[in-house]
Amino acid sequence: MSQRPSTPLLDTIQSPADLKGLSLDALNTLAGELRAEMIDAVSCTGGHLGAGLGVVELTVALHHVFNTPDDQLIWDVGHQCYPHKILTGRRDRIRTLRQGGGLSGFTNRSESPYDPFGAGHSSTSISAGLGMSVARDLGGKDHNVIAVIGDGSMSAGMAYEALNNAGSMDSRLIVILNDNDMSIAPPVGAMSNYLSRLLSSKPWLSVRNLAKEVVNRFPGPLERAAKRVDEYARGMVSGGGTLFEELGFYYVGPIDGHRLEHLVPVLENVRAADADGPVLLHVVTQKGRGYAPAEEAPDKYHGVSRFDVVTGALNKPKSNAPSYTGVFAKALIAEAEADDKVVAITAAMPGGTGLDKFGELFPDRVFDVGIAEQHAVTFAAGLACGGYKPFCALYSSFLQRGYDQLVHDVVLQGLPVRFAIDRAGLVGADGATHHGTFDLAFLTCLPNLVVMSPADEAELMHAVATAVAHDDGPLAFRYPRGEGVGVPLPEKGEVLPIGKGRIVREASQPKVGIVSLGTRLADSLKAAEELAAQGLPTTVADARFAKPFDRDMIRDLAGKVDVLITVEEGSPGGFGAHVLEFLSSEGLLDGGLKARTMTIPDTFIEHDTPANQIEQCALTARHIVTRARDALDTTTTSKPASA
Ligand SMILES: Cc1ncc(C[n+]2csc(CCOP(=O)(O)OP(=O)(O)O)c2C)c(N)n1
Ligand SMILES: CC(=O)[C@@H](O)[C@H](O)COP(=O)(O)O
Ligand SMILES: [Mg+2]
Repeated sequence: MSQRPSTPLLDTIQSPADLKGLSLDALNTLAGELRAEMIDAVSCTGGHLGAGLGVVELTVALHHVFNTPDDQLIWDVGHQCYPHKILTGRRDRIRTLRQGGGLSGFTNRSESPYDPFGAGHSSTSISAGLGMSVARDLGGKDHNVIAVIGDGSMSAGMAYEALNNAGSMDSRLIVILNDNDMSIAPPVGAMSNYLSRLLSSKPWLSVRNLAKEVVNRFPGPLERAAKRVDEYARGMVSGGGTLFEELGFYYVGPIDGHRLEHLVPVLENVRAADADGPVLLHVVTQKGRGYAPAEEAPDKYHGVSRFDVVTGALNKPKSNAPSYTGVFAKALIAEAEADDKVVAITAAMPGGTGLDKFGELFPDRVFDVGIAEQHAVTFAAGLACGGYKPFCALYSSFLQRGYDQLVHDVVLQGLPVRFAIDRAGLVGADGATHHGTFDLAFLTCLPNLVVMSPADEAELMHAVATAVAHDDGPLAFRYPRGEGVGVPLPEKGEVLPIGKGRIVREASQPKVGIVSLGTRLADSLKAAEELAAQGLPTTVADARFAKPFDRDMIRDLAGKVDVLITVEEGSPGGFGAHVLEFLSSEGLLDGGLKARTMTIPDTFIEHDTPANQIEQCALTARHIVTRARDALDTTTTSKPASA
């Protein structure tokens, strides 16, 4: 156990109001203590480390200068909000971060009035902030709205849509661009290159010229009009300014985001300025600031397990089985070695999707498009049009953002894009914003899309091979976060027949049939053993495909059992719903068969360990046994002897 850091000044802070009267020296001391407290807390809980460390001074300055929560402060993504949580009355629970029943790892409206907008997915802050500032104007109020967005998050379409809208409006919105020249991985794209050029071409604002600069930026209404006329006369209005100025923002910066003597006066000026349009303050920070291991390896320390503060060593739980992500990457590499048409796309998650490994071997065949899931999907569609075999590797919850593109640009046109959907199902500590629980529902309703859900890591290899071979339309396969079950892996994946399931445990004269989709198979098999021990012979099928599913197999099983149960780690409206529809439309329920679907319940599941989440969703082997027994106990009509 590490010794808690000494934090005498932080101990006196109950709310941001306590920061108001503090001198710059005191604010600097406070920032040091806040940083130590955050490092210690995350070392106990795990979570997002580097981003929060980079905004310690900015957080202190914002709460010192602005009047939160009346002034609305929005953190994009929300993964950098731990220092904000500590200063806004949640310090006593900071060591419950991301634990069951504890604080969320992101901003959350239901958690605190200091979190005016919930997040988890990136690039929403400018849109939300603009909505809030327009609502303020419409309501005749005059508080400030501040959106803090990172350079990585600035690559997403939503951010540009919001800049485009905000720049043409007169609503006073303060956007702080927190530029640490990092996304999770090094940032990519022309915007990132532009920001680097901007930083190298513009002198940093010094303390002496800060106030002058800001006053120049925000002249009073008359001076403003005169300045505008003058600028037009001199042809300055188009060309010459930063991209943000061209888009209608007042641009201020760049300033050093770790120097409170810079941040405080410039924020005070921005707050006091008489500007009736959006302002963009460009703040330069360092991800992982103040903790050597995180400064040296900002990608590795973006999100961490529990760790030793002194050495920085991460306490990763040991596992004998490989991760699904790792198996996917290996399988795709093997396929790509044999087929030079295989290419891969990631939206700013090269490490998280395993495509970093693919890129080491095939640098010209991997594309990191930045945080831009919508673009990733349509870009893949274009590659498919050009005869390539694109694997679009996205986290399930981030694919939600590319849904129209998936429907309209890929599936409707029958293009052979392969969706490798990682983090499907429950993801644990990231919680409700990051679960991949809706994909089965939103994918299986689409005509002609093949949807696979491998039951273990060997099946995932087969899914990859099947996807490579499936060239006549779109295909998706989903797999969870974390480690596989430890089954032996084949040398190479097998191409599976589309739409065919498999019986993995066959009982003679079964009473119960379990049709498992995906990685609930291991628990389904355990449940079957238990049911058999209780005198209820049970057959277990692995559906393999959610769409098209194996109708013959299910029809056959339905004809043999008293109770048919589908099990999946997905929301209602997915695989089980389609099976039920099939059973009823084929009249297979008319003879007394009891059908039950086991899904994640129709509610958002909060952060916790994956095991607790599965328990909460009643999807363990024990729950499957109970479900089967309950259904049998209410069976009134027995199956005709001929069935
Ligand atoms: C829509 C979406 N795609 C991907 C992610 C995963 N993600 C979380 S933080 C992050 C990097 C954000 O970089 P930046 O905004 O610069 O913040 P920093 O971590 O550098 O402070 C990414 C890719 C996400 N949260 N939301
Ligand atoms: C904030 C964010 O969206 C990512 O950092 C995410 O938490 C990563 O999740 P994994 O740990 O599953 O890669
Ligand atoms: Mg960044």
